[in-house]
Amino acid sequence: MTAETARALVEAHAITRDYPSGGGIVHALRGIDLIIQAGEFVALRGRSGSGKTTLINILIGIDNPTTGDVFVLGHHLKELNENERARLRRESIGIMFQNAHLFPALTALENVELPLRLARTPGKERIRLAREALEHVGLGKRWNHRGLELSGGEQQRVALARALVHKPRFIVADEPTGNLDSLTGRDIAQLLRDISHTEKIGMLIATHDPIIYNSADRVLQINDGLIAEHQNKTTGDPQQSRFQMRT
Ligand SMILES: Nc1ncnc2c1ncn2[C@@H]1O[C@H](COP(=O)(O)OP(=O)(O)OP(=O)(O)O)[C@@H](O)[C@H]1O
Repeated sequence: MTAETARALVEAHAITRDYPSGGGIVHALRGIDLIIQAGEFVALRGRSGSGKTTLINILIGIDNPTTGDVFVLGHHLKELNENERARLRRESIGIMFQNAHLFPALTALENVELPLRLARTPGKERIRLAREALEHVGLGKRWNHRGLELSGGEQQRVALARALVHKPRFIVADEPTGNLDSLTGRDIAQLLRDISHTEKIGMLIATHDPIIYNSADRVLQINDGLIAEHQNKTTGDPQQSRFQMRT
């Protein structure tokens, strides 16, 4: 796959998403524009039902916008077929959820290796990369523990190692600290932010957790399918979105 043009890591232009529902239509996204650069740690904040998951699914190409365009690493998602999108995710995107979704009977190492198995990476290389990813999240010594033997925070670290193992350029996470106590959540937030900055990975974290949005470079506030406020944490200034809003 060759990228179409040099663009930001992720760009979304005028994204809308309508769902047919009960004989009517739910306007889940109503005109979203956003840009995420390499190495930016961005929080997506909004109440339940505001459109966070819908937006994330569209940015990683597992759902399509009703209207609008998404570019990831220069690829215009509209122009990729399902296989090409799956390949883009396999090669360049990491995904984390609220629950770690580990296979409990597999070791941490085996869980982290899974995406590499799907990508048919040879065995020795898989183990090397999985060990390296576990080291990266501070679990180098626990590689042989099974999913069930790990604490909630450790399981989320394994999930992060799994999201990192193929060296993605963009990571999305949906409430990654949602099931953790506040101290463990703080550790995971710090780790995500550090890795985003040191590895130059763009991260978009949908969250209700103040620990995440207080440590983010930028906070996008989404209300009823629109980005209502765009706070740049480097200046600390809340501002109305400079992006155009559509109704
Ligand atoms: N498959 C679907 N069919 C119909 N409506 C849907 C569907 N998926 C989402 N919606 C609606 O779209 C809106 C946005 O939902 P979304 O799941 O994106 O919100 P969210 O901000 O992620 O919420 P939460 O924080 O609870 O996960 C909601 O009104 C929801 O009911």
